[in-house]
Amino acid sequence: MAEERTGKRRLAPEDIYEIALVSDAQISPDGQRVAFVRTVLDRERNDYRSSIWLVDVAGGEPVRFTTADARDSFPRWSPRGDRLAFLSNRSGKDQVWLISLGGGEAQQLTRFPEPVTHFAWSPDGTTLAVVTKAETAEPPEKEPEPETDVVRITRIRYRSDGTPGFLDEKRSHIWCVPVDGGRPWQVTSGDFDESWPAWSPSGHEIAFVSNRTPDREYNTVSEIWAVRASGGEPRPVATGDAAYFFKPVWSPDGTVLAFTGHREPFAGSSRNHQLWAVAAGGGEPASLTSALDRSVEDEVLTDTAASSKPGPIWAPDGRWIYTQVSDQGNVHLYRIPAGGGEPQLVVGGRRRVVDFSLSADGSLIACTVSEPLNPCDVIVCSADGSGERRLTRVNEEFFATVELSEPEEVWLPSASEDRRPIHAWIMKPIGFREGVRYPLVLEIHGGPHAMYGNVYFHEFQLLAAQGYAVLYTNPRGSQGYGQQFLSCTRGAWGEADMPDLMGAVDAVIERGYIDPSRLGVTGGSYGGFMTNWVIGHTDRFKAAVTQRCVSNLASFYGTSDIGFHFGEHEIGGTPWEQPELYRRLSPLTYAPQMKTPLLILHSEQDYRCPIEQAEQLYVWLKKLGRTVEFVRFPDESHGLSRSGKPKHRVERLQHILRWFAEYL
Ligand SMILES: CSCC[C@H](NC=O)C(=O)N[C@@H](CC(C)C)C(=O)N[C@@H](Cc1ccccc1)C(=O)O
Repeated sequence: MAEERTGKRRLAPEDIYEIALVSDAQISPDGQRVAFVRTVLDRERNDYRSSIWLVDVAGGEPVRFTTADARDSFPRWSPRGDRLAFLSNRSGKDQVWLISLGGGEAQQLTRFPEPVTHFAWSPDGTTLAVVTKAETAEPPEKEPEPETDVVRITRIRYRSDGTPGFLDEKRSHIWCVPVDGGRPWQVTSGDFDESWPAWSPSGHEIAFVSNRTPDREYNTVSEIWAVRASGGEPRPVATGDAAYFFKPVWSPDGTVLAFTGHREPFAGSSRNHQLWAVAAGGGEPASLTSALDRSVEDEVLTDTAASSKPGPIWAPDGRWIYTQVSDQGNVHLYRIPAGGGEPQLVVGGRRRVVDFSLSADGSLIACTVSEPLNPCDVIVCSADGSGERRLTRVNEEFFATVELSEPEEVWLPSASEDRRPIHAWIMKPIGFREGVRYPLVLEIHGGPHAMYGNVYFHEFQLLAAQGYAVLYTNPRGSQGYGQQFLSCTRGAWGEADMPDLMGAVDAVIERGYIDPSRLGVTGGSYGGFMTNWVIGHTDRFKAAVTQRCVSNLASFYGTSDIGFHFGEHEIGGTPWEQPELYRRLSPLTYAPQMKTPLLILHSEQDYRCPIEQAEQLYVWLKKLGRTVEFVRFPDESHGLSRSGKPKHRVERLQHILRWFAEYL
């Protein structure tokens, strides 16, 4: 028994309650301390709690800095480093709160009637630029009673996965809020949604992201604009129908704006995001990373992380721009020469740099990192990556008590004609013994343009703890291997990537410790599409679990929050232009061939892959007399496995284990 050999127990679904998540490591301007967010799952309340913590860069125990029983997030240092602003839901909705480093209670700064979603300090520390949908700065004395609960829909985009679900007519705008008293003022207005405010170094202007094209309801354009901080008409910086730009940041001398993105809005995540620079006055943006052939966004998937919103950061001398780069299952920190030239790796290794920040003089960097056997910790290093030190050991005690399986990173030949090597990870079951043959679960990621990688994945560890070998791969269509690889699945969902998956399965079987008659398969979203696709095209799998899946591309087009543009680009036309293609690429078409016992897991409020996708598959297979079961999660969205109610997350994991225990 593994337990006897190691003195450690096996991981269990409920262990998600034992794992604390740290994120958003923000180093103080003087480089002395790091503020970060610590998130825990609250079993009693079936909810999440998060607080701001501080740790000295010189070392020592981290201390809890905000103490409310709430969700505190997004800590940002004032330019002088004497206080922190952060978001908190203590008053009901997320608002900005301020806390002095000298001591004392946090004070509520904003009281908008709608949540604040993002903010940025002005360079002089007097004002915050705040993003909210609020139309006034103060809540009404009494919330008006809605006249009806009937929803009238006139726009093509009328719902969005997650909170709030159905979209209202309100728009996200930028407000300025004086930090030490005074009335907030609205900076932008109109029928546009603004985000990501970035102050110019002089404090006179705010750059932001918006779609101000006339056809914005139907396109996916994302432009960079700038507006005077006092308000007025915004001016275009990097705009137009070919703009898919995000996360603007000013050079220290205010002459250049850098941002991320690409020039093919409908292609969305199927194109590498590059780092761009444009004259702050506007003009033609130039890519600084076109030769890199990688995305400068974090494209890695996991079920164990708290979200943070890192964007590029300029070094204070203006020579470099720091950015994440997704590369072959890792997310690294690079610095890109602002004037063009070779990107330099700063924080590398088999891991994901989840977020990062720089001290005011640019000499120190703080990052949150995630590794295969450690979900998250805060590290600090010098500007070139040297002298790295770990400042937290958040889950060290817990992981000392459970046995984990170390993923083996391998390249396995595809079963396609080109036999292309596919990047993959194999986890041996806990308690592995030579000479024994084990069941194997193939995990398929979503996107399709995301990637698995060198991060902790609770679901995978749990399967290994239950005695399964686990195989996860980055087949064609995945991020991290260059644009050509990324584009392979366009108009070829399932057809292009299934041979990669099957080649990897065969290569693992050849290692001799897998029982080929006990293969399982699972995946979520596009991974659910692929699970359906695979069992419609082979009977080699003995059990399958399809999660938040797509089964019918034609109905996905009209029901998903992104169906009308994502589906159209990915498939290559509309259902009425390409009915045969939609039929050919829909897993439901192959339902009569599906024989594998299938568990369907789906959230009822999933607006990304609406539950009708699961319902169709369930009824077709039931009518065909197949072994199929349907588990519905009420009040959950597409993000159930990562951000759902903790109890539902545990139940989801239990259902997966139950199904494989019964049929595999
Ligand atoms: C708003 S455009 C991005 C769409 C995104 N694709 C990324 O490549 C996406 O939502 N893909 C879905 C499948 C699609 C609805 C058919 C998907 O597979 N999602 C995955 C991966 C993912 C996770 C978190 C954020 C983005 C993608 C999933 O939910 O696990």
